[in-house]
Amino acid sequence: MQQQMEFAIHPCERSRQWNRIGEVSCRRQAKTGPSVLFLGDHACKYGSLSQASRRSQKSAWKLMTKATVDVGPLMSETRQPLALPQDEKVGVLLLNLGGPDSLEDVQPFLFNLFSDPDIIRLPRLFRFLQKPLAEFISAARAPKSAEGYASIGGGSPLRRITEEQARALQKSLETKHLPAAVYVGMRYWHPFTEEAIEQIKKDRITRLVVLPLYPQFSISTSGSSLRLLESIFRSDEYLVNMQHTVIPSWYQREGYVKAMASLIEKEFSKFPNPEDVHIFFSAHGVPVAYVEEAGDPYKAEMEECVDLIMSELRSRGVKNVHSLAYQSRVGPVEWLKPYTDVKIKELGQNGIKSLLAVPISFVSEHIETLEEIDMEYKELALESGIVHWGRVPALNCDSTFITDLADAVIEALPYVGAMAVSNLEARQALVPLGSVGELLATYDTQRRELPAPVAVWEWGWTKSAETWNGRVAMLAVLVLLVLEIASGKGLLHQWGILPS
Ligand SMILES: C=CC1=C(C)c2cc3[nH]c(cc4nc(cc5[nH]c(cc1n2)c(C)c5CCC(=O)O)C(CCC(=O)O)=C4C)c(C)c3C=C
Ligand SMILES: [Fe+2]
Repeated sequence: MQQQMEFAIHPCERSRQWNRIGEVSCRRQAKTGPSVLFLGDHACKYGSLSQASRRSQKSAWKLMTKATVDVGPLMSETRQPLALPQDEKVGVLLLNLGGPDSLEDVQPFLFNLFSDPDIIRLPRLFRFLQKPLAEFISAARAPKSAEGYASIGGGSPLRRITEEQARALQKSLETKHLPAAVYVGMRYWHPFTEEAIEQIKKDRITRLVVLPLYPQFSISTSGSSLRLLESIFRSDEYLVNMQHTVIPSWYQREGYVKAMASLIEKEFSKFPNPEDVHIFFSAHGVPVAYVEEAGDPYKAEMEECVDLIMSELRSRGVKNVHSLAYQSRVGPVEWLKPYTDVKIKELGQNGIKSLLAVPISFVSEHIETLEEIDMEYKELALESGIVHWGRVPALNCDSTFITDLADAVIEALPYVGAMAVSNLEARQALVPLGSVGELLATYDTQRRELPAPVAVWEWGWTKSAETWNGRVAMLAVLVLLVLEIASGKGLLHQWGILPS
């Protein structure tokens, strides 16, 4: 039976890693019928899987609204409803990092951050030291961090902005005829992910779209939040049965790319010679080991993201030169290069006079845009010979961006639980397939020990002297810490950091 129907290409077709997940889904679904791509409420049949993936590359970014597909036998086989049943309640969970609301919150916020094994991953033998080490590092870092937060008004604006984004997204979904409740779950500060999940349970949400507010996936950010979610889901009967899907990264979405390009274009007009402006993308860094040893896709996604934004700008006639560097490194290990500070000096030395900084890894203003870029890097740039400095604002509640997030949710929704419904294996899994569990399996499969940013000792060969130095330094710290805990005496006790 040939019939015209409307359907949306699932995000699995929109990028490399979505493709990977999409392919897994296709293969599994293929057990129930030949070469079938499930689009949730709709099903369509392709000639072959490879044809499907070729199509997906060609149709990246394009929302297909009309297509002729053979749906007769498939619809009868799957019996998937075309509209959400009355008793379904849709929720969207926005995941973010969180930040201290006041200066008193800085140390406990840092403690939560450094207690995270996805930020400091200790060798198995030393795992019992995670909390004392977090206590030690957070106490040591708090004064410097607090200075930064003091200079931007005494706390992080992250909670306020993320909650505004949640409200804007909910409104946008409403205008698109999807009544949904949008929740905010922070990883290291209020409102914690656990609090959001409690509310989701109270509200009896039945279908959840999980949307990390990081455009690019990193083990240290989205990965960490998903791991936490996985453990919460596992331990709760309601959540085990609630169907969900995750949008792991969305830097390749047309709306996001266009919104970023427009923000950049708008800033050009503030320079005396817009055509001479060097576009300087500055992304939050991660330790090299995350990428090289654990397979974090962050660097590849970041580079692709910058390419997409630059292609969009080129299509608008912008010919400016650009570069990408990584900021905000913590501790002595090697992080992704070039480092932002080093690159700024280099650009100054090379005679660049106009520089437009573009924060690229985060969609809200936060300490690293407001303090690190606006204050530290600006000062460094001016000292390095750059005369005209500009900075692109974060997207915050930019309407193109929020509308695009709403579209991402709508496109992902039909996929919620689709695998779990039709696949025995999926039904038996604690976390439905194509979701948190599958994502965590895609990246960081073995959860290997990582040389942490605040380096910890790990036996074995590594390429980087920085890593070695860091490890030796941290071995010394660990030994001191163990001695201090064992004896009950030492500097940390004297300073009141560890209770006597
Ligand atoms: C994509 C964004 C981010 C990545 C990747 C990331 C990795 C990462 N961060 C730290 C350590 C710290 N991060 C801190 C603050 C912070 N980090 C991000 C984003 C990413 N982090 C944001 C948005 C913020 C700011 C929140 C706010 O309050 O506004 C901090 C605390 C601030 C400070 O002391 O500098 C630390 C520490 C590591 C170690 C890491 C990768 C392993
Ligand atoms: Fe960070």
